[in-house]
Amino acid sequence: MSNSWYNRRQAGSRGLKTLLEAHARLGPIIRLGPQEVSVVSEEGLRKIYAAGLDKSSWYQKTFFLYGVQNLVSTLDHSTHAKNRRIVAGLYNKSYLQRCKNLASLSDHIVCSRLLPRLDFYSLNANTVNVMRLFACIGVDMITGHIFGAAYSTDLLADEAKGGEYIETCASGTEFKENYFEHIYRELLSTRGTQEELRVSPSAAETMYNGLASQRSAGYVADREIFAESASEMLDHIIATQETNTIIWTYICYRLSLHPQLQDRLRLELRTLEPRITNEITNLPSPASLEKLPLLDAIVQETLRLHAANPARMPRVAPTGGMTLHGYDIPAGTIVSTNAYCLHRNPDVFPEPLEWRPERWMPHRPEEKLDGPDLPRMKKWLWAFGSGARNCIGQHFAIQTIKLVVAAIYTTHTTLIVNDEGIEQSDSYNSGPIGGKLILRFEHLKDTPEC
Ligand code: HEM
Repeated sequence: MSNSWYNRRQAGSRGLKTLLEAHARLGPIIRLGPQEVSVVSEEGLRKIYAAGLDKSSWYQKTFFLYGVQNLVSTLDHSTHAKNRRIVAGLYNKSYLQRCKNLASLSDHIVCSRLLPRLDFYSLNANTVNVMRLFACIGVDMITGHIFGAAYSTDLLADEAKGGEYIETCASGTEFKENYFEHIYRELLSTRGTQEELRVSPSAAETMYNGLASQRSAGYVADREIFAESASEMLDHIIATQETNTIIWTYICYRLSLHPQLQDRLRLELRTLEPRITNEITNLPSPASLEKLPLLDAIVQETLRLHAANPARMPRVAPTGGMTLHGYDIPAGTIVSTNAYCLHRNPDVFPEPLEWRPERWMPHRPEEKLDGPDLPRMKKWLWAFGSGARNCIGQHFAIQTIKLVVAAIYTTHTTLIVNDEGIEQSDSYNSGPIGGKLILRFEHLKDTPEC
């Protein structure tokens, strides 16, 4: 048996659909080739990801920046664990909710850049490719978080500059490496001289200092430490630019198809304190946004049906082999699951191809209905992976996604102008195949009945 049958389908952009059909026909475990199996089950999640099997070498080839590895591509467990510890605290949920730098950065980006920009579009009846708009917001937010507000990009402030950045990114990684190396070096050259950064060092400095302290005393190869920390930071920038953008885009797409849901969401958003208007300069706290059930349901359902990374996340069966669903799997076999199939299991998510945020909202006891099995749904929602190699940026992603969606839908409605090519690509980062979603924004008067 060879894997050419599967590779052919993958090359023809039918890899994920083929996996879904094969699992529906053959069950939770299927053989893709002589040394590769795909598993879609809780047993698979437990024995592959919770057990912390090594990543396959595919990651090393794919996520290689500044000529060195970073968290996502490091195969070796102990190096990964040591490096993850350096930055983990900067992406922890309670840290992000309390982080003053991120709060003032979000206030500035949303209140001073995004909302005025949307008003301008609304006044002039402009149409907007929101994918590009969201990519700019994502990069401005993550660079402000990792380099500090003083060194963040301002792609959203200047449409031409933002457009040029996004266009040039498509030419490959080298452009991004040069672009951010410049900012990072400038930050490091002023290290310790800025009061703001002395009190609360940026993620980029924390990474640099953490890696430097792992080296033996007297070690002077700054180039190596710089490349390792820059590789890590650039990976975070790319992750935010690509994945946050996909989720923001599909949230707006789905809400534009459901104007009544926009109205319901707006009612919920207008309970926030302070209420988001064009005049405010401080946004409601991330903790208060977290408590909004409809907003949360919309985000979860979009992460499910439009997972930004729906493809296989390959791992390697350990020395001595393993058993999966009663089969003996030899050491070295590639084993994987994928969000695409997990998120379309009709036993867990009835009518899985429907985008239905309500499925994430528990019924009220007085409705006397069987509520959804939320703990099981949460187990099967695999948008951020699981185990020791899960997404380090997931709380940053959720917090920033909610903030931007809240700002847009408290103050505006969105209408689809052109959604040609909105189907998701069959690839690791799975955005619209057309690379665009064109919307129109309409400003709403800030009256209680709106
Ligand atoms: C909606 C947004 C996002 C989605 C859907 C997403 C998804 C994922 C997934 C599925 C993985 C696991 C990969 C694997 O096991 O092979 C992952 C890992 C990772 N993500 Fe994200 N991500 C998102 C946002 C972010 C952001 C904002 C950052 C910025 C810090 C980030 C940084 C990372 C890193 C560094 C890893 C590797 C972690 C490790 O191996 O220790 N991601 N992400």
